[in-house]
Amino acid sequence: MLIAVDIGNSSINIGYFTANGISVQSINTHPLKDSEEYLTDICNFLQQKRIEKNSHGGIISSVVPGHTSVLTEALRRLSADEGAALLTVTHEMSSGLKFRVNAPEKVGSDRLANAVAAKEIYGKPAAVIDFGTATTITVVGVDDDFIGGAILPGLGLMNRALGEGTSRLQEIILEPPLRALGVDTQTCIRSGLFYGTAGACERILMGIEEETGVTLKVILTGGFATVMGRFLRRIHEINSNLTLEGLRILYEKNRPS
Ligand SMILES: Nc1ncnc2c1ncn2[C@@H]1O[C@H](COP(=O)(O)OP(=O)(O)O)[C@@H](O)[C@H]1O
Ligand SMILES: CC(C)(COP(=O)(O)O)[C@@H](O)C(=O)NCCC(=O)O
Ligand SMILES: [K+]
Repeated sequence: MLIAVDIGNSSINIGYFTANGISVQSINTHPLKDSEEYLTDICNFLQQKRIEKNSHGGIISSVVPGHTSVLTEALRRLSADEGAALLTVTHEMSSGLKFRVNAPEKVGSDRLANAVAAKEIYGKPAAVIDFGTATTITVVGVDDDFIGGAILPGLGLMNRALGEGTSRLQEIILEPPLRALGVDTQTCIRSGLFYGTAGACERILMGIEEETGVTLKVILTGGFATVMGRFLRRIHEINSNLTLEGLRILYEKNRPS
């Protein structure tokens, strides 16, 4: 078994890769728990899903530095007797990608995992749109290169910003709008968030394709991938486990032999 942990700003997603496929456990990122509590969460999930706690490796991606050591400790305790490899994603590990960006060390490890999975599973050139806390676009070019992308506020952050930054607007329930034409404050905000995010992504992809002269395969992931797929006027694939799949591939490329 392989345990892959993706620590994002909203959720910690833990993928358990077994002979029977992948099971995914999701835990809120906040509030931070201690390693004992995460270990209990993990053991409870394994028991509930009847997954055997047999020999396993682990790999962790984190874009929340304050959470990294606690989860690393939880995995280490889970595999104490195994001596199994426990890897942390960095830009320096083997990924099969060459970085063509200004500061590879600053790229979020979730975006690196997304790029690796896109290339290996769907082929290049490709763009991943990750609809999470932030909406990120990550592009793999024709030469197996990580060439960059775009970052914008995610749907939840936009919603919160409108509520906090204005006197009269309140956060809405994040349900998709039925029409682009809003007819009251709530439906106007819904339109802005969902159609606006879809349109922004389409426009960014168009710009990148013009600049690079390639046509990108588009893969959607993140908590809002399925709902956003209905708004995006672009042929795409949806893979909600893309980041975890990328971690699995990174583990295979970097496991000690
Ligand atoms: N399975 C799901 N179905 C619908 N919405 C989801 C699901 N999982 C997460 N979300 C929503 O998407 C948001 C972003 O989640 P996620 O992609 O896990 O973000 P991050 O990777 O930044 O932690 C969450 O705050 C939640 O509101
Ligand atoms: C852009 C992000 C905040 C996205 O995080 P998420 O929405 O998945 O929680 C994260 O990938 C990050 O902190 N990246 C560092 C900057 C970069 O990737 O260029
Ligand atoms: K920040």
